[in-house]
Amino acid sequence: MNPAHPSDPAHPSDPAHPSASAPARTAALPPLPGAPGGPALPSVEDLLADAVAVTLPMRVRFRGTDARQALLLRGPAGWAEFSPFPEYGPAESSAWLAAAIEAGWQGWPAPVRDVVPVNATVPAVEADAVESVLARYGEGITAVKVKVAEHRPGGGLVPGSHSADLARVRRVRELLPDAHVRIDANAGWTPAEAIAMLAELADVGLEYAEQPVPGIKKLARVRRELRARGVSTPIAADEAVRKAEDPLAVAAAGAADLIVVKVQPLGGVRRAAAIVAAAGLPAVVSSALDTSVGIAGGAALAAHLPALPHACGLGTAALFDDDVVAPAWTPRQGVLEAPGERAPEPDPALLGRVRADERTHAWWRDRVAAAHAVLAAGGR
Ligand SMILES: O=C(O)CCC(=O)C1=CC=C[C@@H](O)[C@@H]1C(=O)O
Ligand SMILES: [Mg+2]
Repeated sequence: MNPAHPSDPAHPSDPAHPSASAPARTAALPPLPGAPGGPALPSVEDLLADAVAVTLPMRVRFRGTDARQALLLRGPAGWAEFSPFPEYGPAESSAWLAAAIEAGWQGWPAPVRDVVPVNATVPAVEADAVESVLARYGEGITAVKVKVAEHRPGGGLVPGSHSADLARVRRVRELLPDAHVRIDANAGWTPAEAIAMLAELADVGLEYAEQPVPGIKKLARVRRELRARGVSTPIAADEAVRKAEDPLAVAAAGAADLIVVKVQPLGGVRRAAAIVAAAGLPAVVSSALDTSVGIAGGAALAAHLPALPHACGLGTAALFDDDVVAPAWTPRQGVLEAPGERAPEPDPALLGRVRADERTHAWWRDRVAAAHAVLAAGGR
C-alpha cells in the first residue's frame, strides 16, 4: 500500500477516468523501461542511490496545496524528477517513474527549437489578486491559463465559485486585452455548468477550455452542445489523456479539439511525443507542477515536437518560493529555454535549503519501490 503523506491533502477535483481496458492503440507507443524493446529498468537501489526529497513552498496556493513534494534522482544521463501527487498509487505513479528513468538513465531526444513560448498560470485567486500573480511572470506574457471550478477539500465547488471564476477571467482579459486566455476546470463542472459558463464567457474569446467536465462522453457532449448554440470555444482534454488507461481514446472519439500532454504522467518525453503524433491533434505541453528539473523535461518535449501551435503551461516554477536549480527554469519575455538532452543540475545550497525530513525520504523510497514493482511486472 502507498498511503498519502499526511501533510498533503488529496486533491478532490482530479478524478481518474480510466477506460474499460488497455486497448491496442497504446501498443504503438515506445516501450516502458523493462518492457521488451524498451530501455533497461534500473534496480530500486540504483534509482535511489543519490535521491533527494524536497519540499518547495508555494507563493500562491495551487491544486489545494501550499508546498510541492518531489523526489530528485540522479542517473548516468543526469538528474531526474519523480513527483507523482501524494494521493497517486503505484500504478499511476509508474508512468512518472518511467519518465524519471528516461531523464536520468537515457536522456531526452534532440530538440528542434531553442525556446518554448509559455503561458502564465493564474490559480483560483480572487479577481483583485490577479494582477500580482501575473506580475510574477514579468514582461512579454502572450497567453494566460486561468484556473476555474475550484473544489473544497471534502468535494463540491467552493461556494460562489461561478461568479468568482467569471470575475477572475474578466480581470485577466482587462489587464491583458491582446493575450490568449484559456481556462482549466480540472473536470470540475457538470455539462450544464460548463455549457452555461462557456456561453457566458463567449465574448472573452477564449483560446480554449481545458477539461471542463470529466470523461470523454461528457467532453464530447459539451463540445457538441456549445457548437449548437454558436459558441466555438475549442475544447482541450487533459485528465482524459493523462489519467486514462488509453491516452489516445479521447482523440479517437473526436471528443476534443486539442490535447494537453505532460511528461511525467505520460511516461516520458518519447512516449508523450508519440501520443501527440498518434492523436493527430494540436498539443499543448503543460507542467505537473514540477520543480525546475521536471519543468526542463516539459521544455524538452515542447522543444522536440514537430509543431507547437500554442504556448505551453510550463511557467509554473514562477509559483514557487524556492526551487532546486539556480536560476530557476522560469520564463523570460514569455519564453522558456529548451534544456537540450539532459536536465539542469540542482544547486547544492538550494537542495540543502529545501531538503525534506527523513520521514518524507522514507515515504518516497516506498513509493519508488511500489512504482518500480509495477514497471517490473510490465506496466500498469
Ligand atoms: O498548464 C498550466 O498553465 C499549469 C499547470 C497546471 O495547470 C497543472 C499542473 C499540475 C496539475 C494539474 O492539476 C494542472 C492541470 O490540470 O493542468
Ligand atoms: Mg489541466
